[in-house]
Amino acid sequence: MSAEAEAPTKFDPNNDPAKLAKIGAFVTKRLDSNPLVQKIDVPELQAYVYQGFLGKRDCDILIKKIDAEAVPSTLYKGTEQAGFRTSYSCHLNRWDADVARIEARMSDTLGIDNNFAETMQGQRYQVGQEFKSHHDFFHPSQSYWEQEGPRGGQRSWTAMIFLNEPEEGGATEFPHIGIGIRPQAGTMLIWNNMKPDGTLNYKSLHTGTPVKQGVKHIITKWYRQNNWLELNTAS
Ligand SMILES: O=C(O)CCC(=O)C(=O)O
Ligand SMILES: [Fe+2]
Repeated sequence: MSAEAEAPTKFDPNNDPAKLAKIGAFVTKRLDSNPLVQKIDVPELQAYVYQGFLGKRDCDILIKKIDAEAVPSTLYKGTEQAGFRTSYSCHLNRWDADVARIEARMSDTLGIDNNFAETMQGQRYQVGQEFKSHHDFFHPSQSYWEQEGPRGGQRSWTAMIFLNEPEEGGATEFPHIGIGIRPQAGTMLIWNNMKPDGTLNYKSLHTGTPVKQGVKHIITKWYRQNNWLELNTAS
C-alpha cells in the first residue's frame, strides 16, 4: 500500500502523530545520551544498536523459554500470506521474574513505561525460516486496525535482541536503507517505526532474512502509542 493511499482523512486518536512525535523525540534524546548505545547514522530511520546488552546467562534463559513454548508464528488477520513468516514464536510472560527484569532494563534504556509495550515475543528461526519484508507499524487501512487501534494505538518503537548467532544467514535487513545487522548474541537493535514528525515511516521496512546454517533466536518488543497493559487487562 502506498503512503498516499494511506494518508489519513480525519484525525484518528489511536494513530496520533503529535503523540508519536513526542515519544520519538524523547527516546532519541535518551538513546543519544547513552554512551553504550551506537546510533546507526542514516537520515531515513532513527535506529540504534546496543552491543552486549544481554549477557550469555540471560540469553540462555530466554532461549530455553522460547524452545519450550514456541509454536508456528502468526500474522494479523487479513494479512496472512503463506511462507511470509515461517519462524516459531511465543509470548513471554511479563510476570515471570526473569522476563520482568529483562523487560524493565529494555524499557529503561528507551525511556518508555514498560506498560506501553505489548507482551514480548520470542522467536526461533531454523534453517530456511524467515520473516519477509514488513513494517512493524499498523496500517490503519487494514481491517485489523479496527480492533488493534483501541487496544493501545499505533506501534512506535521496536526493540529486538539477538540471543545467539546462526553460522550463516538470519541478518535483519532494512532494504530501503541498505543496511543489515548480523545477529550477535546479546545485541539489542532499536528503531522508530515513525518519522520524527510522528507519521508512518515506510522506510522502516525490514526483513528477517532466511537462516542458512544454525539457528536464530530473538526477542521482539513492540511499544505502543498508549498504555497497552491498561487497555488489554480485563477489569
Ligand atoms: O527476525 C528478524 O530479524 C526480524 C524480526 C521482526 O521483524 C519482528 O519480530 O518484527
Ligand atoms: Fe518486524
